[in-house]
Amino acid sequence: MKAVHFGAGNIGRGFIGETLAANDFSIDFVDVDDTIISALNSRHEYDIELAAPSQEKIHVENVDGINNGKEPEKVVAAIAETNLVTTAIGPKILQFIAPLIAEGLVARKKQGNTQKVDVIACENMIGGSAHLKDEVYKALADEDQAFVNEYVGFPNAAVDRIVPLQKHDDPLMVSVEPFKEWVVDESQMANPDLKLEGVSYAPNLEPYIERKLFSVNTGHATVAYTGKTLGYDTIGDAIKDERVLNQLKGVLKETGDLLIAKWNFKREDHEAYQKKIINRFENPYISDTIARVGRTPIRKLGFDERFIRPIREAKEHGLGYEKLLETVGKIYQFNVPEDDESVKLQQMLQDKFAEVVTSTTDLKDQELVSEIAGKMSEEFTATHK
Ligand SMILES: NC(=O)C1=CN([C@@H]2O[C@H](COP(=O)(O)OP(=O)(O)OC[C@H]3O[C@@H](n4cnc5c(N)ncnc54)[C@H](O)[C@@H]3O)[C@@H](O)[C@H]2O)C=CC1
Ligand SMILES: O=P(O)(O)OC[C@H]1O[C@](O)(CO)[C@@H](O)[C@@H]1O
Repeated sequence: MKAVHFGAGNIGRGFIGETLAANDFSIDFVDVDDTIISALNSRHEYDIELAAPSQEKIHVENVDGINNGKEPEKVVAAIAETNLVTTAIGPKILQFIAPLIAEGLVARKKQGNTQKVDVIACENMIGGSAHLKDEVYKALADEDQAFVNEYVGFPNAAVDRIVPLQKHDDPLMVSVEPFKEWVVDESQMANPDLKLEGVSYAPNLEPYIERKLFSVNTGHATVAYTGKTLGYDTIGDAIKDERVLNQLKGVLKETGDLLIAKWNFKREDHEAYQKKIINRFENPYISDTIARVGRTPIRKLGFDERFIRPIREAKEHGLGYEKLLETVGKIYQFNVPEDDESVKLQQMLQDKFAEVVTSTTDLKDQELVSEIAGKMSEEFTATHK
């Protein structure tokens, strides 16, 4: 069996690669990172290490790399013959790889390959594969859409495993937490006969993806944004602070009440699920930065994302969402110079402050306006600590 996987990063190598290899797939990893692609092509194997006392190693072999920026034709050829396509590349990148996936699917048509194939986006987002499908269809001519309709599935999926940023001499080595969960929406599969061991298949993914996103991801982000306002740099240090832990528990209580009301999860089971998540965040064998977990704050503030959606839905259900609101307030203070979205968000706020200064003072001197706006922003941040 063959798989083409887009994104040879942390979760790509650290979870999707492990699962595919354990199911005897050979894997073509597609990425733009030359160091990773070269290492994959020279060694064709890599190791995963469990972030646990055992430090158990998992060996992954039969892997190759393709740089889609330099060798797009190789990606097309690989998709033409593959049994499965997966991605773990980032929600915002899906639109950029979609045209290449479309070309690969058209190549299947040209070769007369009518073996059904699924394309699974393993991203932290609701409806990831459906979004990728929309982007792929934008790049398909009408006559090719008919082929893709018949032979290609885009089942949504939820993937759960914490894989922090990696710091090893070996560029392929990846340290991961022991916990892992990958759920695929079976009802959306083109080839339901191809089931992977280690993956669960659900008739309706919605309860699973919402439970995961609004517990693991809302919770983790809460630790990051609360910790950041208190001056911490790592998740491990932040969660030791009672104020952060209490904020996390408060947020999980609100999302938990919503999930229980919406999906009928048993309260006792859900509380056990939440406890496990808190333990995962506290794992002393993982060193995870607040910058990574809080990355791309504008995306995380999105309408269907981990804060705004549970807030909207809690309101609709007449449930509490105060702790979620408090955390959203903290997102707007997330100031990480190496994160483009954080910089943009801070700039947007600065512009708004300047607008208020101009309209209240009638000042025309822009230098003075931005000096006052700068002070306002400092005060704003200070009062939210
Ligand atoms: N790290 C984690 O714990 C988890 C991550 N995810 C999701 O998986 C996705 C990837 O996350 P990570 O693995 O953490 O990120 P990462 O940054 O480690 O990996 C992303 C990879 O995509 C590559 N890439 C970026 N743009 C590309 C392009 N245009 N073409 C080809 N390759 C490109 C990068 O070079 C990188 O190797 C995200 O959507 C994330 O939400 C989901 C569950 C767990
Ligand atoms: O990948 P995103 O959407 O930026 O979110 C980061 C979150 O995803 C994870 O990497 C895995 O769910 C968490 O560790 C972290 O909370």
